[in-house]
Amino acid sequence: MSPLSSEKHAEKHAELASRIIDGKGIARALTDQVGRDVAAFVDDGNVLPGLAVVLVGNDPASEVYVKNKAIQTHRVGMRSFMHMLPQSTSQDELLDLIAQLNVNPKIHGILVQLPLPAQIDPVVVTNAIAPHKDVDGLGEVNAGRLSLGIDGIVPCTPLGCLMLLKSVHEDMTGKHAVVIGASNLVGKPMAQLLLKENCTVTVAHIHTRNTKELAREADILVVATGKSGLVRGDWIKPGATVIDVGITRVPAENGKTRLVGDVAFDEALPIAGHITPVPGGVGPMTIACLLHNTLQAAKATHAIVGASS
Ligand SMILES: NC(=O)C1=CN([C@@H]2O[C@H](COP(=O)(O)OP(=O)(O)OC[C@H]3O[C@@H](n4cnc5c(N)ncnc54)[C@H](OP(=O)(O)O)[C@@H]3O)[C@@H](O)[C@H]2O)C=CC1
Ligand SMILES: Nc1nc(=O)c2c([nH]1)NC[C@@H]1CN(c3ccc(C(=O)N[C@@H](CCC(=O)O)C(=O)O)cc3)C=[N+]21
Repeated sequence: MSPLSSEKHAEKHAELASRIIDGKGIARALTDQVGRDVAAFVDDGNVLPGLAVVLVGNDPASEVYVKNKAIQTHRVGMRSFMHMLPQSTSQDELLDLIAQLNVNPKIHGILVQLPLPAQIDPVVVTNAIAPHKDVDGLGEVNAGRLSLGIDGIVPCTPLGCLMLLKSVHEDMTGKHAVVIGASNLVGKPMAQLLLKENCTVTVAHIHTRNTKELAREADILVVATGKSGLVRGDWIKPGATVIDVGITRVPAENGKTRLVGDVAFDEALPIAGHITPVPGGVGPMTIACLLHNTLQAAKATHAIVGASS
């Protein structure tokens, strides 16, 4: 290769790298801010914010989440209460635990990891969490508030995706946003947030017939299906912003495993204007937003206690 072409090569490489949205860095900045806010809250004489996480059985993506969440919770100086229940847990047993957590004054946030085993209805369980402790924002009160545009607790992953989008778009008004995946955890609340940003929103799901064609129309493409590599390079409109929520653990060459997203990253990078990587994109933002929501929940509880005493 001539010196000139290697220079061009380096330039092209730098240009491609600049398209990658640094979720890890943005999450670190938010986490540091939450850490300072926790310290100030405690300095004011308040209790340490506490977060309870409930994991039933073992789901690989949930295990990644639990591990990283425990590290970050500690970093911001919050208390973390972990409840690991066997795969065979009944719905009533889980509801009993939630009832205890709802009245425990040391706990300000409750998160039940999804997916749950088949014998447990996730809607019944998420609705059993007291709305002011529902830091995942999945119960009918917070989900309803989001759809009505009323302040409430916003689900962590879509909130994190929105922050990443705001890091590259000052204004999303009039943009066509396509969300692939329609779960209560990610796709639906994501669509609500994009609507609130004045986007024209299309939601594609398993029954959608022309998902690829819809994706190609997207200025903003958010993918949350759990199908690794679903979105190929030719699904992306040149210059689009791509947010990859999917987390799948796959075997790696060295006999270990690695995490991949729902987007074929190497194909998408040269076409997208901006794109989140996996790992280092949405995942760290989810955790930062969870800590943010837990602190907000602790502050709200304190305000209620303060007002009535
Ligand atoms: N990075 C992070 O912080 C987070 C990552 N995740 C990851 O994101 C992914 C999605 O999570 P979650 O929303 O909970 O998953 P769900 O399985 O609950 O939902 C997936 C959605 O995608 C739809 N879908 C599945 N396959 C296709 C397809 N081929 N084309 C179009 N739509 C499809 C499903 O439709 P239907 O239900 O009709 O089958 C469903 O609406 C997972 O990999 C999960 O691990 C989740 C939360 C946070
Ligand atoms: N009620 C509920 N709420 C959730 O938000 C929820 C859930 N259930 N169930 C499981 C999924 C998955 N999820 C992840 C969050 C962070 C990382 C994360 O930290 N990812 C790092 C991984 C780094 C690494 O360990 O290599 C990254 O992407 O960079 C992963 C996955 C939240 N989820």
